[in-house]
Amino acid sequence: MHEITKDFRFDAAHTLIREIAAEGSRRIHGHSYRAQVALRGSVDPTSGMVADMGLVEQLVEGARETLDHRFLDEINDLGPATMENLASWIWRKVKPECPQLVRVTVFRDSAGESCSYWGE
Ligand SMILES: Nc1nc2c(c(=O)[nH]1)N=C([C@H](O)[C@H](O)COP(=O)(O)OP(=O)(O)OP(=O)(O)O)CN2
Ligand SMILES: [Zn+2]
Repeated sequence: MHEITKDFRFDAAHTLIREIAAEGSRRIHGHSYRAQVALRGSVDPTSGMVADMGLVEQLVEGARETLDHRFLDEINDLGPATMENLASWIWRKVKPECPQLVRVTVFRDSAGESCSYWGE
């Protein structure tokens, strides 16, 4: 069993209702995000690959396009735009086309933060 990963980046704005730093979080502000999808599987003896990275890139492009340079509060099926909800949202977009998906991680590198989702 091998695991391969692919990162993609997006910049987006949001608001957040929270107890700590409440006022600043409620105002529209932005973050640079990095997301990583991980696929597990056996290596195909002919291709030498778990899955072609070109295919993985195509699979995540739709999600990236929907998130990049957007106001995340306007994405109906996201909920509060936390890293947690972004990770499960990306999962829901990619998993149907990619059964080998085992994890989605969303990073906010500038803050040293991340959240991983492995499905339910
Ligand atoms: N469990 C989570 N906690 C928090 C999340 C989250 O996604 N999951 N997100 C936030 C906010 O996005 C908030 O805006 C972060 O604010 P703060 O911690 O004050 O950090 P900065 O705005 O300074 O972050 P920079 O990325 O460095 O601008 C809070 N909690
Ligand atoms: Zn924020």
